[in-house]
Amino acid sequence: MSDKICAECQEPAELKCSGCKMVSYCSKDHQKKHWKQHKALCRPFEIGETAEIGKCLIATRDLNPGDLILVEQPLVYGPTPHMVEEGPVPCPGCCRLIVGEKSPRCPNCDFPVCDPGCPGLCDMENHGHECMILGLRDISAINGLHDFYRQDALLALRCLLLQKRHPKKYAQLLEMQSHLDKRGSGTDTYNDIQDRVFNYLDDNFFRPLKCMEMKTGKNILPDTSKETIHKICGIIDVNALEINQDAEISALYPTAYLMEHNCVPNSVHSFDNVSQGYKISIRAALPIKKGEHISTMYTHALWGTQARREHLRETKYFSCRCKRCSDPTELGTNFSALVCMGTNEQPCGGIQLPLDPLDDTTEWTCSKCEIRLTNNEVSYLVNQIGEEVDHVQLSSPTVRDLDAVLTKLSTFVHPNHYHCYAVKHSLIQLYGYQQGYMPSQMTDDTLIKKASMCRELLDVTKRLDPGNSRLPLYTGVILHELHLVNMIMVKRKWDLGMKTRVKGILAMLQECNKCLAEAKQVLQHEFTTPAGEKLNKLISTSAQEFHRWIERNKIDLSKN
Ligand SMILES: C[S@@+](CC[C@H](N)C(=O)[O-])C[C@H]1O[C@@H](n2cnc3c(N)ncnc32)[C@H](O)[C@@H]1O
Repeated sequence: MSDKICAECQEPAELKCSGCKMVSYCSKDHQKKHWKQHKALCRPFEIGETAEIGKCLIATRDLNPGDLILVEQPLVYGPTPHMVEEGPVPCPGCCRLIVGEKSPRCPNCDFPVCDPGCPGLCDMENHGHECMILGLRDISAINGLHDFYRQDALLALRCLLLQKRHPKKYAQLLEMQSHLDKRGSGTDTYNDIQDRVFNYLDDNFFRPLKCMEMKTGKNILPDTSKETIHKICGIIDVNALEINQDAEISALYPTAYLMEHNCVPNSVHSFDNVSQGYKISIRAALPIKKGEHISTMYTHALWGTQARREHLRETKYFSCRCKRCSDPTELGTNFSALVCMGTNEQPCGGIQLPLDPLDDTTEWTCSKCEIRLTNNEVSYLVNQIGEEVDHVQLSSPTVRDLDAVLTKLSTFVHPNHYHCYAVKHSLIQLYGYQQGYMPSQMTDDTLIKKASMCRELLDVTKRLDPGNSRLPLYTGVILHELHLVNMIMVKRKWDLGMKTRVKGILAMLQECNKCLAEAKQVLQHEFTTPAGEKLNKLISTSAQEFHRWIERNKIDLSKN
């Protein structure tokens, strides 16, 4: 539609939609009339720029949770550029993990694939295009499989291949921030990219390609320079979004990449699957006021402030100063807090928090006594504890193992500390499922313990991720487990004849109802991941069972 024609009446128009500036109107009246239709297409943001962040997205109108912000297709996607030294590798056609040694091969380039008929192999927007280049190598020289087939270099190659086939997309891609100044010659990152991507592509594929180009006079890939490849790898590392469905895929989006980081993001995004070309949909997760920046999270919500900030510094080259990072208590959760050991091995009952969490050399002070710890002391202790927790978590622990870890942790860290959070989240998924702790075997005390663990976890999760942007699966699991444990307690009392006359029973049933409804809502955008799909199914089965039970027993949940 021309921007000089009114979208409502097709007459000449002078006014523009202030939201997207893409559609024109002859009058305010016609703009109002057209809004119902335009609302779904109107981009509610503009691109701004600040000295600290660079380019960013700024809301041009107030947004409510759930409002659509942006829908777009990626410029390019491919296997997430993880270096794989052993174990499964991604199929270049669909990125699903396969065992390279045992897999069939691509008929043209010989890369291990899930199936020679995998649709992505001949799709020119997928493996099809790169396959022509990968097929130029002399395959007689196979060394180690993981060295020979390097799927971690494919996304960079796909970016390079845009230059002839989609020059506009290529130009958009090269506009993105690469932070080359911090990844220059001599840095570990530079050496890694030089070896893993540039030398690999250049030695194996670009040399035969240049020979072929000389022979045929065709210029297939004009720019394969070292500088461009380093820039592209920087662009991928800084801007690509990871799509973890049933495969490990990374994609670059033309506008979505402009979302800045915040440890309490106000947007949530989801990806369609491969048949929709991995289209991204971004929605408001929290209320966003006109003029506020639209943010996402580049790091892990269940890491403590020190780990998140370090990760962002190392991978995205900035120091986060968001509300959560600036708050020693991490939004009142005490997610990184330690128990103060006091003096003379006599704990004082206080907790240790960083004096200034934005200072990487901060001291930690006690809320009750004079004891101070250095940041190095805290890091050492927390890392030691982390290693122990990981070790237990990875060894198919029993309820008893995890209970023992939790008891040990309580000497050193706050009950909401992220190490405790991880252990408790595993525990609530073992109570009720493990021999000795099956529903009929759990004591009333254990049931009460599980229910309060669920409530504690829920409280922390909601504070850290109020928009359910990053932790919907965690939240969904907690809500479902809380409903399950409540139901076991209710049914026990019910069988003893204590029906809803007993106030506590009705309250527990109301909590179950709330948990199931909330879990459904929290997981509404989680249908494209296998874990999300499974949990969604489980929750809808549980909800059906719950409501059948309520009906059968003629219970009025709305009673006070
Ligand atoms: C995916 S890009 C976002 C677009 C980028 N601002 C630009 O101008 O192209 C990520 C980069 O943006 C900057 N950035 C994003 N969030 C930030 C934040 N909260 N504070 C400071 N810099 C941030 C960092 O330079 C980061 O490496």
